[in-house]
Amino acid sequence: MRLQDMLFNIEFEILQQSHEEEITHIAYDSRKVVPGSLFICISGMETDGHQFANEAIRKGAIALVVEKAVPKVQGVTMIRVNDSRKAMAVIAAAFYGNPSSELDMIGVTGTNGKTTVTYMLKNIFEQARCKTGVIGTISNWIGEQELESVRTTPESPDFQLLLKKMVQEHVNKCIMEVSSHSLCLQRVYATKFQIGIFTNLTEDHMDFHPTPEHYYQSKKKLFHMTEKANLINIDDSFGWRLTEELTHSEVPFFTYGIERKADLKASNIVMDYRGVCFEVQGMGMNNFISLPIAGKFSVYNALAAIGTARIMEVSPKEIVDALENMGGVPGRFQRIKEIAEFGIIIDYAHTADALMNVLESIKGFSEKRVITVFGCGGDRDKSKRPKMGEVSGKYSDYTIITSDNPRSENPDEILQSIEVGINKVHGSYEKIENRREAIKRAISIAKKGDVILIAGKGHEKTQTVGSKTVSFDDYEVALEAAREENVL
Ligand SMILES: CC(=O)N[C@H]1[C@@H](OP(=O)(O)OP(=O)(O)OC[C@H]2O[C@@H](n3ccc(=O)[nH]c3=O)[C@H](O)[C@@H]2O)O[C@H](CO)[C@@H](O)[C@@H]1O[C@H](C)C(=O)N[C@@H](C)C(=O)N[C@H](CCC(=O)O)C(=O)O
Ligand SMILES: Nc1ncnc2c1ncn2[C@@H]1O[C@H](COP(=O)(O)OP(=O)(O)OP(=O)(O)O)[C@@H](O)[C@H]1O
Ligand SMILES: N[C@H](CCC[C@H](N)C(=O)O)C(=O)O
Ligand SMILES: [Mg+2]
Repeated sequence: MRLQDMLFNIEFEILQQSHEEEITHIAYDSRKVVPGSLFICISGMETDGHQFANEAIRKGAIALVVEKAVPKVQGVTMIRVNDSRKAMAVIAAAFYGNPSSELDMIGVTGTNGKTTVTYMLKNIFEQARCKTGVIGTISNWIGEQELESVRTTPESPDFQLLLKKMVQEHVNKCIMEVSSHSLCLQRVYATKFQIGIFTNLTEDHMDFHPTPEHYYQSKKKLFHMTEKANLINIDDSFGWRLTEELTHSEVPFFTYGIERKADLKASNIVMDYRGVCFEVQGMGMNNFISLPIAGKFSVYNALAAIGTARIMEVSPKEIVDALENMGGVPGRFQRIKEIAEFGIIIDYAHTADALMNVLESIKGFSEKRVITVFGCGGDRDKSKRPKMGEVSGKYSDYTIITSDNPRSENPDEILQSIEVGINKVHGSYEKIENRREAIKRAISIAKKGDVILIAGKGHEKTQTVGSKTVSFDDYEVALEAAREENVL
């Protein structure tokens, strides 16, 4: 395919043209260039992709997309565009045959709940005998085939290639998490969505977004990319605002909630540590559901999944059957069932709001103390550290502050900023930087009837300290510690 023919609706200027026109691969990273590649130069936040153009050419790139002319390169086509990332998304969609137009694309955005909603929808659509694809934080799925996920929402060439594979494998519904980074960095530009889901918006990623408003505006983009309908959590204040701003949109929206008037509403909620039961009404539903995933927030996630399935005309019976029989989502309110003496829950809460929701739910059923073990990731939003400390100090009886993925940061400094929050509310705590030791300590002090929450890493199988990534799985580490303490 000729490069010029892939640049639909993109203004461009041909700076130089070579006779070699058959692009066989798209690369945005010089380290991944193979002969026949188009290399797209991205001006990033860490480095400038234009610097790697020569390396890419040495490796066999035959064309460049640039935002500024790269001097002294010969024998390759060079095309200038205003925004390389946008052009890359358009090129990738064209190169892989616009796969999104052959799939029912469902995009889920929001601070918390995206992964859970996609897993619920996977179960529902499979119950309705649709071949399903999933793109998100834990793994990508093409039907039964599980593929490794590097990012919640992949960069556009990786994303479009994945969609093409789904089309080839006769997938019919693609359910994907659409992160705010991806909307901001044009990873899903040039993609057609049927349905957009808004779960909620609380504070996160303030290292990337200059303001909460910028975070909201990034998420909002998804709701202008949909063709069939949008589905919005009306109990969330940003969700409420979104409904007001979409009033005149050509694409209809539906609302869900527990507190406010909504198209799809849950009531009579009863919870324990095994799950949550509720009644659901609206959008053709009038059912009682017993969901084997605990927490009030799970009701919101279920409503998002139910509303989407109804828009896609799945029957209420299939929806109820799928939700009632689903296994949990890895690392999301996951109980270690092997331990009977006290409760241990592994959860991916890595924002103050998520931690508060999980702890509130645990408080609702725990008989005795709640002991929380958590830390915060390095090279990520620093402002959430004291806030998470405050929440843990307030809602737990005892906290063990530890490391999450410190990455390039000094672990002790991360722990100290969490401590500031706990001290603000006079919470009881200790600090144990080593996560394995922290989990062991929690298990050694737990008594009958207590609940230990191990938060922040959920399904993750590794821990990154400095530049080293080692195997680490909260679930396995907790089991090992329980064995040592003779409580297994
Ligand atoms: C903040 C963010 O998303 N940054 C992403 C972004 O980085 P960037 O724009 O700063 O790029 P850069 O590192 O400066 O590099 C510029 C260009 O030079 C290229 N390069 C660089 C080095 C080299 O030797 N050769 C080369 O060609 C790079 O491939 C890139 O094209 O583009 C890079 C290339 O795709 C990504 O690797 C990088 O993801 C970083 C590593 C990341 O951690 N992202 C996370 C925060 C993220 O995206 N998270 C979201 C949401 C998570 C959630 O809450 O669920 C996600 O969707 O996963
Ligand atoms: N609807 C919800 N409202 C508030 N908190 C939630 C909700 N659903 C899940 N959580 C909390 O957020 C954590 C992450 O959930 P999930 O992985 O489904 O969200 P996500 O949006 O995919 O997160 P990420 O942005 O990290 O991919 C859960 O472990 C739980 O603590
Ligand atoms: N998707 C989130 C996950 C955070 C999980 C936490 N364990 C961490 O490593 O910070 C992020 O990249 O910000
Ligand atoms: Mg996720």
